Amino acid sequence: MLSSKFIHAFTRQIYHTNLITSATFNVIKKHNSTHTKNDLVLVDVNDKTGFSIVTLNRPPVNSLNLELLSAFSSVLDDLHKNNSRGMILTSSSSTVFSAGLDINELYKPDMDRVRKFWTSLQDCWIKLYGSSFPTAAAINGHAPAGGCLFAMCCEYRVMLPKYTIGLNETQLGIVAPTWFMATMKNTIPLRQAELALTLGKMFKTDDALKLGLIDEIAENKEDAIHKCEIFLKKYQKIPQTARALTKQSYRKNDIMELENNREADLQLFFLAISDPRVQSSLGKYVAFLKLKSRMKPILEAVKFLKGIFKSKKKKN
Ligand SMILES: CC/C=C\CC/C=C/CC(=O)SCCNC(=O)CCNC(=O)[C@H](O)C(C)(C)COP(=O)(O)OP(=O)(O)OC[C@H]1O[C@@H](n2cnc3c(N)ncnc32)[C@H](O)[C@@H]1OP(=O)(O)O
Repeated sequence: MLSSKFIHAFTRQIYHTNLITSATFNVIKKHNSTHTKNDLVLVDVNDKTGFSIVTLNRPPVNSLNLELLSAFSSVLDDLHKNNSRGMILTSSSSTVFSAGLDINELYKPDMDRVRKFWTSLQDCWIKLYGSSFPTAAAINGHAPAGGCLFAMCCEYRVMLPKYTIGLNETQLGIVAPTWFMATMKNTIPLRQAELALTLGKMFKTDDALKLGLIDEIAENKEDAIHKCEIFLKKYQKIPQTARALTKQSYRKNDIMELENNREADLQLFFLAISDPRVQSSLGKYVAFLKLKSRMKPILEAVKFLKGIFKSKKKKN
């Protein structure tokens, strides 16, 4: 049975897809420009296609903190209100799509802030996974954990070579929430999802394609966006309401599960971050990331010297 909340959402959806006139959309087209949400999320509406390119813009790695999530949530609201023709999600970084949740929000958290943080993450997932407009991800860099989640929420994924994607939570000693798992189950075969989740496996681009975790590989960001546009254009001939309601029916059980249990989900999250073992794992992970970052110049120098050594050996 559908909850009254969900039936409401569906009715609202029919209202939006049917009754918001093309005039509303033209207003956006006319003022076509790059909008910003505190610069953390950039929105660029393409005049010709009506598609919005939404760029996560929190250097260096687009880790999802409260401010970024709030800005993204508000962008999703705007796209919905403006009856967007389609959204392409990407990143301003040249190597990272999103590093997932900002570990600093989870490690020794301020309880008031972390409540807002988790609620914002829930909001973003509900709005993105259940969006009335079609969505595609141009994954132009690594997409661990929350980065993979947002990419999987989209209906189509195009990724650049030699990066990694996956839900790696178990490797950090934490459990991905059931709605993260549901999103993966909706993307790749069940058995593969179970293995990927329990192993916390990160897939290289080629393997992600074989698995169906992504749909295409692109040469560069521009090509990825172009491929996403080709995907979104396929929907231009499909009546909007039929498309939107089909997508939402397909995903409704997962969405209702969280909608109906948001507070319980929040309490579970509180329980997890209050566990000293989880805090200890997170503390070690923060230290590891910082060390790795500091070691980078040394590792790059070693790589460089190895290259010189190899080419000299070849000449001899
Ligand atoms: C208890 C909780 C219960 C339930 C929640 C469960 C849900 C969790 C979902 C998540 O999303 S958890 C987050 C998981 N994310 C990761 O494991 C990714 C970690 N990061 C990386 O693997 C790499 O940074 C990268 C592959 C994304 C990029 O590599 P690279 O380009 O080489 O950058 P650096 O590693 O040098 O990092 C630069 C800079 O950014 C900091 N940083 C990286 N990731 C995060 C992050 N997720 N949160 C906060 N900060 C992050 C890193 O420490 C460096 O900072 P410096 O100040 O040291 O330079």
